[in-house]
Amino acid sequence: MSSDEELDEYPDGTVRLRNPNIELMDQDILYHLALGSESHDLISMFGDIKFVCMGGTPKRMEQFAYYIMEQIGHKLPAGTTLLDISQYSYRYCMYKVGPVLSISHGMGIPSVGILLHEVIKLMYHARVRDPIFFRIGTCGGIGLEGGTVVISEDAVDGMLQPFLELPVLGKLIRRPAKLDKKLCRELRALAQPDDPYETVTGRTMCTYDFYEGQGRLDGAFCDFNENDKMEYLNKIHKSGVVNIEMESLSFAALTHHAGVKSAVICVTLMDRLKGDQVLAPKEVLDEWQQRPCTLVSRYIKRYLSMKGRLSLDGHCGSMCVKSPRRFKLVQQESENYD
Ligand SMILES: O=P(O)(O)O[C@@H]1C[C@H](O)[C@@H](CO)O1
Ligand SMILES: O=c1cc[nH]c(=O)[nH]1
Repeated sequence: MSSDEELDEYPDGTVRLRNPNIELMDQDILYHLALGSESHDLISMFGDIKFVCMGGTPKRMEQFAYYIMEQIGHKLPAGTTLLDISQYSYRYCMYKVGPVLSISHGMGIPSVGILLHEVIKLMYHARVRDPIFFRIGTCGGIGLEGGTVVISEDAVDGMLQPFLELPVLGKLIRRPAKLDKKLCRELRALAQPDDPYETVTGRTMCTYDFYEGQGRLDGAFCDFNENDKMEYLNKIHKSGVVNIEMESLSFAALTHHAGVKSAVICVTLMDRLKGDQVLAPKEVLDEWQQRPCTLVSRYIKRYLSMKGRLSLDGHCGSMCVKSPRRFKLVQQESENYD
């Protein structure tokens, strides 16, 4: 068995860490989440998590938290609102809605990578079983019009390499950027014929830059021309790339390395074969960004209803009823940060 195929979780489904140092430490401070294994009761706070949803901006992920709350019928105790659990990290936002975590990851591989280290450790400390991670993002389409939903089959870097390369102790390590194929198919099957937009699957290119790295002519610097750009975009399109964004490589590589199932669902903001600038009006962009959220919500609702945790009227039963324990936790969470 290669190290890549080793058992990545304990038999009960809890996340296994590929780092023997963590369990020898007195405490583990998840610095960028403003949480710690000793300062917080991570099992009570997060032990019931099943879905971890991430996206670039704090606003999108706050809106997703309220949206999924309504979709699964999660009720907050009277007089309380959703709390940004990581607000005092001043880095990422994090909301918990029953079995769903909604977290912003910022822009680019370094930002999402740091977050994934800490969220994967959070899953471990909280003894979460078989979590599923989603990235809900935006991207540029290749041969796809704006507003198209793309579910990534796999991720490649700007050189079309299917792995994340990271210098560690002066050596380049490579981690395969693999996404869960079955999850990708299941998500595709949840697209509905009457959705007023297309939902497709394909290869996603992940770059280290929005401008030169994605072959844009409109950055502060540009050392190539329109022909060079089109030649490159046509070449990557031929190799199966249907969209370009900036986090999928790390998201796929780190979740795969942790043995966590994951999927990347992005909406295209424009067809890069037709232009570089984001020209759609703000209201249109807002509506487009809702589309990957709708697909992920359908998946979560289907999962919860199959597990008998969502009644037909959409209400989430066992995890979300007014529980005195949960109420205490909401209070505790607020108190921790007062
Ligand atoms: O999830 P988001 O919308 O942040 O994803 C893409 C990739 C970069 O982070 C950003 C560039 O505009 O959008
Ligand atoms: O073109 C785009 C649009 C959104 N995000 C990207 O990384 N690229």
